[in-house]
Amino acid sequence: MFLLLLFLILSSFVLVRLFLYRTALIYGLKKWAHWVEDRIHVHQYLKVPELNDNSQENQFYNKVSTYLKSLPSIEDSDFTNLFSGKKSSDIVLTLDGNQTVHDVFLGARVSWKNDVVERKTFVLRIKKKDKRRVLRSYLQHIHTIADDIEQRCREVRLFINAAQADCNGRWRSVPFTHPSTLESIAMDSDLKNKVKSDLESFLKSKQYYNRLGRVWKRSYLLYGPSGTGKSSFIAAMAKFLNYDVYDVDLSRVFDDSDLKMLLLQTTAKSVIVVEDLDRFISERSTAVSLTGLLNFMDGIVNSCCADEKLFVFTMNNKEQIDPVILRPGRIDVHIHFPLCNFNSFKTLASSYLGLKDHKLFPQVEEIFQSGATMSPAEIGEIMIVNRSSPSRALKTVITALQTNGAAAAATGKVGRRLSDGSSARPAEEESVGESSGLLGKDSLPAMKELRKLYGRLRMKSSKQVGPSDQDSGLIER
Ligand SMILES: Nc1ncnc2c1ncn2[C@@H]1O[C@H](COP(=O)(O)OP(=O)(O)OP(=O)(O)O)[C@@H](O)[C@H]1O
Ligand SMILES: [Mg+2]
Repeated sequence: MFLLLLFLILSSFVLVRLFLYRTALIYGLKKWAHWVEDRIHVHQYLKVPELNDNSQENQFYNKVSTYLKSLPSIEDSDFTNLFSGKKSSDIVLTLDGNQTVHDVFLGARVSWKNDVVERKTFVLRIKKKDKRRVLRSYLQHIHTIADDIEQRCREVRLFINAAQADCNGRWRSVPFTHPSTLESIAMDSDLKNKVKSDLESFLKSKQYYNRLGRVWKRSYLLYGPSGTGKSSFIAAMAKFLNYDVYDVDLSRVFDDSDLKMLLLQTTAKSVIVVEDLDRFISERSTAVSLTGLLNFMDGIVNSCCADEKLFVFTMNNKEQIDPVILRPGRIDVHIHFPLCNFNSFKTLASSYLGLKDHKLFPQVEEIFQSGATMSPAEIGEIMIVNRSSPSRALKTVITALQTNGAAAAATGKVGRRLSDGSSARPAEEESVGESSGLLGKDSLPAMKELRKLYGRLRMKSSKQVGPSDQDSGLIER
């Protein structure tokens, strides 16, 4: 028995040795084959120095550096440097001095050497026979990949138009750190997916827009009552695209030409935001004329400034808006942000309270079915305040919904559901949520009272009802 055990240990030891030897052998053979291949072919060398003849930074050197860091084959290089990345958990591999990394493009095997002997230079070695065939598209490929990586890693900034210009122009900027993501917004999942794929296809449409002779831009209108997530959604879109945000405050725009100048000073890959456009129009609280606004949305200036832009306008109500503002081209996609229905309530309960289900859910559903509703902001606030007790949070939501329904009935405004699929509601109906006192001044004492009451409430769960309708509020024009 002992001998058998000894034999097994020894034979596994020999096998491991043999395996290691074999892999080293294979590695050696591969290296030798490459060496032979290199001797057979004529190569050409292209240098990418870090600095140009005037000692200025060579942008292409940085692009090559970014590109090489992304190659999986960098791990096979004999010596690589390990650096921590932007996030503390990230580790970035870079090529050590005089080390080589291999790459394959359209079947052509090339290599890059990090030459540090005289001055920092990347040296590309390519077979002469491949050069004519792939070099141009390979360099283009490096550009595209490096731009893509830089775009994903860059810090997104929020720009706000200042009242006065300084050496940086009219825009002031801060890092954009809004925590909202598309996942954290409670909205119909079909609608969310539609918006996501619309944004993704916009990103890939450069050639398409060029071919059509159109400016590469897309305009969204987000409309719906206050506190339904429009501003949060803009932040989520900007994060999804990794675009800067230019938040145009129309009250700080002096005239139409000032608005044009602001637009000209924006950069590509950005979201240009105009919030509460309906308010500015109805209150006439901006110096910008209708013509100035139309030109801003779809004028000649748009074609002069950097493209790849998203325009996002928000409104509480679009019914009173001049149709010329909303025509296709000025607004491409209309997204409705309704007050809560039972589905969005469940999303909020899941993210704010960690609740997937609860015995009070049927009762909440029934109240929503009866027509009562509130904004996600209001429901979210109740959930945050009561997050230590999910039952208490749900009871408070139920009471708030019931009070809201009663208030609507008392004022003759029957509770309604913005969550119905019918987006063609009359304008007056659109404003019921606001005037029902839900977020108005009158509602605040009532809400405070409700929050005090939360512990004492005991609501009986009632009969189960069918799933509520969903809003498919995306209209593409
Ligand atoms: N659909 C939603 N999903 C998740 N959270 C939401 C949603 N709607 C609103 N909230 C929360 O409510 C708060 C207010 O939302 P937000 O400012 O985005 O609303 P809004 O529609 O822009 O309102 P207003 O029209 O008054 O500007 C935010 O903190 C946000 O997290
Ligand atoms: Mg807002």
